[in-house]
Amino acid sequence: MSVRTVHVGGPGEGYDVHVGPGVLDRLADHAAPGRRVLVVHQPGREQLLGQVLERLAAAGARPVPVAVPDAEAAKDVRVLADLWARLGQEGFTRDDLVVGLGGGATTDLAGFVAATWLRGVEVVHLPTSLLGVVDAAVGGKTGINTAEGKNLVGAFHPPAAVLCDPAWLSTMTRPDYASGLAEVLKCGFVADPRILELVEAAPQAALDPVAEPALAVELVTRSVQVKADVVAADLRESSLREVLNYGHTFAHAVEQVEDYTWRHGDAVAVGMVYVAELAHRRGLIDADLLARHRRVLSAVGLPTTYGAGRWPELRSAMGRDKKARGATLRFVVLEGLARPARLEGPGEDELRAAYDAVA
Ligand SMILES: NC(=O)c1ccc[n+]([C@@H]2O[C@H](COP(=O)([O-])OP(=O)(O)OC[C@H]3O[C@@H](n4cnc5c(N)ncnc54)[C@H](O)[C@@H]3O)[C@@H](O)[C@H]2O)c1
Ligand SMILES: O=C(O)C(=O)C[C@@H](O)[C@H](O)[C@H](O)COP(=O)(O)O
Ligand SMILES: [Zn+2]
Repeated sequence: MSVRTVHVGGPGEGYDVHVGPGVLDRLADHAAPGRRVLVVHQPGREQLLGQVLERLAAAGARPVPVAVPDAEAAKDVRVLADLWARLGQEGFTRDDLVVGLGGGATTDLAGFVAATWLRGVEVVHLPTSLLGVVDAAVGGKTGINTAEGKNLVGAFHPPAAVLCDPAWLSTMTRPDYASGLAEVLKCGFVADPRILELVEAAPQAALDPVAEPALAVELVTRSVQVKADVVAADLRESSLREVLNYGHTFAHAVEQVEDYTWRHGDAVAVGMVYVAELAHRRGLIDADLLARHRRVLSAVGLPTTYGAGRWPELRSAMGRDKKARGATLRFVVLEGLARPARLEGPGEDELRAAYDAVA
């Protein structure tokens, strides 16, 4: 298997996402002698952490490894404050580096600490989850949660590079891998229908990166390409970038209401069915495209329903979505396959009817 590289354009020269065996060797490009490197790592990734520290030390850099809590517990202001304290104690200056090693929660946190330390130091991401490599580590959105909602504090801070060896994904649990497939399928619905065809043709293969490495890399690079094309044109989400938020208005509300016990991709799966219902009820998409959402998501074991009885809490959380303007909710919907559009200010009855259809 060869290394596949997707270039992400943007401010300055942009950066590369390298996916393939042996890509960790490229970390040396960012490890000048004497450079301090804060390695923000997720618990459970110790074997890779050892290799990272070895590579950095061999290049003469000065690694400072810091473990953070697993999953969403990492995206907390107290964890962030501990990292800031450590950077201060270790004397990190503007030419030093942060490395994010783990799933999307860890790279979101690592990216944000890099964005805020001395108003911005370089960050390199080493995503170890499918969701991380296809989405979270790419594109420069970084941030943490607050008690009031998901990702409410953050910054746009693109990485200097993203490196992922597909072998790192081999230890993922099936449900975590499926959660990443939700973002892969999102890219299929909003921009690249070939992704949907590949998963529909072989859903079990799409869930198994060990048995089907070529399919895994094809799905990863197609998804990264979708994201790269969008963020190169609109890093700061002035308009186009919102398409990457397909399904997320409802998804983030579910995550918050469920106190982050739901996987992000699981929530996105239900969220995509929710907006497909909204779009269908408005006559924007036909029954076939609506059914295709449920079919392909279910085929890889993702949820397409969410328990009844939580509407008031969900509705209130959706009001804090970043796409909202004042009291007006704005949804990314489809008006056909790979034809994203906006649905602004739907009525309360429409919002509720779509909820009833997924409940
Ligand atoms: N910044 C962005 O553009 C962006 C995009 C999408 C999602 N996100 C964020 O990313 C997060 C979701 O990412 P995620 O699903 O990677 O979450 P995560 O980091 O919580 O990882 C999910 C689980 O997978 C485990 N894991 C990670 N790598 C593993 C490996 N190699 N082997 C075994 N287990 C492994 C983790 O320990 C964790 O328990 C959310 O916080 C979401 O908001 C950000
Ligand atoms: O990169 C983007 O833009 C996205 O919206 C990708 C999403 O998959 C991701 O979950 C993102 O973190 C959501 O951003 P938010 O601005 O709604 O918090
Ligand atoms: Zn997402």
